[in-house]
Amino acid sequence: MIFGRYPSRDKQDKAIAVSAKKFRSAVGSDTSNGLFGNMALYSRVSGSVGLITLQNPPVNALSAVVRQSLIDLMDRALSEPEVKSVVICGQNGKFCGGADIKEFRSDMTGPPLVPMIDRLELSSKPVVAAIEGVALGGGLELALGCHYRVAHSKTRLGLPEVTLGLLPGAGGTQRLPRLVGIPAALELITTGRHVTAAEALQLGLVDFVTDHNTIEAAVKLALSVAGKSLDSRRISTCKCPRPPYADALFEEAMQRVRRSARGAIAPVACVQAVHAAATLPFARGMEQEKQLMATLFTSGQARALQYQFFAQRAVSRWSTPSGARWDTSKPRPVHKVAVIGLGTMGRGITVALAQAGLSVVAVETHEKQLMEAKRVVSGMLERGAKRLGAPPALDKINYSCEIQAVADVDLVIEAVFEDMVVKKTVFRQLSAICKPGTFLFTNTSGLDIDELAAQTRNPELVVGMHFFAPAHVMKLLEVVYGRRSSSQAVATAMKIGKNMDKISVAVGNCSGFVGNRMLRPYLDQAFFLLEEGATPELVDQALEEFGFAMGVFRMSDLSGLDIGWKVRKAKEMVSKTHQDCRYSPLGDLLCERGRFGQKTGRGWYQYDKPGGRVAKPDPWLHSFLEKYRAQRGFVARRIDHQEVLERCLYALINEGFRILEDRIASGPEDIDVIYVLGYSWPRHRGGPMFYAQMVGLSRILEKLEYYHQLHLDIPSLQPCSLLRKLVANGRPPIHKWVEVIKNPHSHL
Ligand SMILES: CCCCCCCC(=O)CC(=O)SCCNC(=O)CCNC(=O)[C@H](O)C(C)(C)COP(=O)(O)OP(=O)(O)OC[C@H]1O[C@@H](n2cnc3c(N)ncnc32)[C@H](O)[C@@H]1OP(=O)(O)O
Ligand SMILES: NC(=O)C1=CN([C@@H]2O[C@H](COP(=O)(O)OP(=O)(O)OC[C@H]3O[C@@H](n4cnc5c(N)ncnc54)[C@H](O)[C@@H]3O)[C@@H](O)[C@H]2O)C=CC1
Repeated sequence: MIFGRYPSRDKQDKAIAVSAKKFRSAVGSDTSNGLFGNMALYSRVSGSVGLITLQNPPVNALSAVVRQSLIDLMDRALSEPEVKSVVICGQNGKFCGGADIKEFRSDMTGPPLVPMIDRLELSSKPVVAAIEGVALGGGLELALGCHYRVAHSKTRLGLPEVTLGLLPGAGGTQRLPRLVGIPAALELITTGRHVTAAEALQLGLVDFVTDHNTIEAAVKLALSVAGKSLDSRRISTCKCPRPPYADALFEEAMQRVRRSARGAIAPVACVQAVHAAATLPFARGMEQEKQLMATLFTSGQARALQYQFFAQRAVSRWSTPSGARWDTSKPRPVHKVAVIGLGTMGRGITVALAQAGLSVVAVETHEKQLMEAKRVVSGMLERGAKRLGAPPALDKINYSCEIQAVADVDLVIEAVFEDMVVKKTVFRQLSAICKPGTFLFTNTSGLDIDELAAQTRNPELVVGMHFFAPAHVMKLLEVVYGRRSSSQAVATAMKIGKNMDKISVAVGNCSGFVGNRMLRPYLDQAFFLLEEGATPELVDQALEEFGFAMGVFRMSDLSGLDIGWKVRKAKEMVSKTHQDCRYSPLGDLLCERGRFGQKTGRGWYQYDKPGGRVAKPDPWLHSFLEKYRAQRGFVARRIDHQEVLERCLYALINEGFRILEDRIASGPEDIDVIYVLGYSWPRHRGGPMFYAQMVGLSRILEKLEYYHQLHLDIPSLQPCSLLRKLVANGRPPIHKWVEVIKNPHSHL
């Protein structure tokens, strides 16, 4: 056992012995009606320790029944004269994942958390939290109400409520600063970051850390503190340590969250709540916490963030229109993987695979590229290992210029140029070289998976595995099943994604899949707006104020205009005459002038040098746009932010409805997870489809109809028939859309 420092405390508290009866009446509980089942277990250990075990799998969330059971069992422990101290732990090695988030969607019933924790703290018998696995949100707040905290060394602790659009509303904003100080509390509460047990010990958040049996350690502690004064152990009675530079600290924290929150309200409320802890007595601070929480709790942002939380978990329960499903498809074990092509993506994929513990054969065409890739991959692995404090997985990778080196791998991920001819050649080679049964996956960002599968002897083994750059960092993976992909191949891709700590979304095969397909109409609208009178600055500002990390033009400069140009040239969009359908050549014209974005120091903006990062408005671009408009008969008009948002976002959403209608995505959650994790859609807006629901489907339909009438040559503005059906069906809530998709005549 490692002994931690005890935080200093004021000895001013008035310990109040709470009888069992008082405890029960204080939280307003009444178990006599037998409404509540038992979701916590009571036992007596070592003669005088009452052990309460939370039992609510999978994470022992504090549901109404758990809260009630906890109150009942505390009552019991307080009423038994033999019991001198209490230990609270969680079943199955998990202390507690916090309040039950599912309950937030309905009217909250059962005893509230705040008085329950307050009274726990006031208990006359010492209460020790035995923390294993996780202590998050309300779970950590419960532990903060205990008098001692013992944690297993592998535990993660944190107050992640801000990520759900909330603040730690069960006293967390008031107790944590009192225990660990304002700077640490501000950081933990505004970011929701989890800390390890070691860091928790250093902060004073836990009293002891053990590598052994946590409950045994907690019981031992409980025995040793029985009968001792609890005066200094009740956090609510401590004074919040206030450093002399506190005002500057809060000012700086507020500026930081406003900058990074991109319009999210919860981080701001978190700073305000911690400020209350620093300036007000506990009871008044709690009042402030309650008020701030009340505003957040009913906000659209909280709904959006909680929807996104569940959506990210729901996508793992994938299904395909052909009936393949996550629960009936078994992945095949994979030990050795090959990556073909070690450019931008192949390098990141190699790193992600090696970090997941897989053996990798990394293949390039020429020695020079291979050595350069090896140097970069090794650097990435070393930096990652340094961050994690683990050895770099350098020995997991074998480099080769020979494609024959992949003969014995279980799975290949192809990441060569986005060129169908090159990719087809590679797939034919792989099909000939690899051992039978080898999965052949491609990282194409939008080419036809079926066309590639057709090059192989076993098309059922071919699946798209679309990573996002940088591949070792980005959480998202689109797993693209083709017409003939087997359910085992899809299940294996999903499993490999999980092993790499990605969130994988299974989607159907079409040009651009889900993410890039929806991006097309969004980008088109941005170009059209420039033609009609907007500037890149105006469009970007509207999108950034909406919450995107970067507007479309700043993003285009960052990723390089030449990438899209190459794709458009390959699709012959650049050379084609576009008669019925509007096409803006603005991006092509910039590329023809060598303006590829940041890499050339010029794009939609200007930069001080090639590779420069600070975008400045470019007078050349403005006069170029003026000449362009004059030559092509566009009359510049005033465009406001609202039009930018409606044109760009509603066109993207409309494509999302088409994707649902085509069954390329199996539900709106899939699209929303892809957009939040892969395209920096502001998380507090839930995702494009959730946002559509928030705006109102009728309004989206009405606006699309309006803009389509004005621009009949832009087919992407024509409202999708699914959107019309949903409106005709009485605008059902988002979780019921799938019923309308599956049964278009449904009246729900
Ligand atoms: C005015 C009203 C006043 C109200 C006062 C409220 C005061 C508060 O302070 C509010 C809170 O506590 S909010 C909750 C804070 N806790 C969290 O954010 C932790 C969320 N969970 C996790 O991070 C991971 O699940 C975790 C790290 C725990 C486990 O990760 P795993 O990767 O092992 O497992 P997952 O796949 O994430 O989860 C397994 C299943 O459990 C569900 N779940 C997780 N946490 C939950 C929670 N807190 N409540 C309800 N369900 C929860 C999760 O959804 C998943 O189930 P499925 O969705 O069916 O797959
Ligand atoms: N760059 C990005 O942001 C993203 C790219 N992708 C896709 O990933 C794939 C690769 O893209 P990047 O890495 O950006 O391209 P890149 O041009 O940076 O790298 C491609 C690499 O493949 C190598 N290569 C070409 N033919 C080969 C062969 N026959 N055998 C072995 N190596 C070969 C090239 O030498 C080059 O190093 C493309 O399909 C692209 O659409 C997908 C998601 C994002």
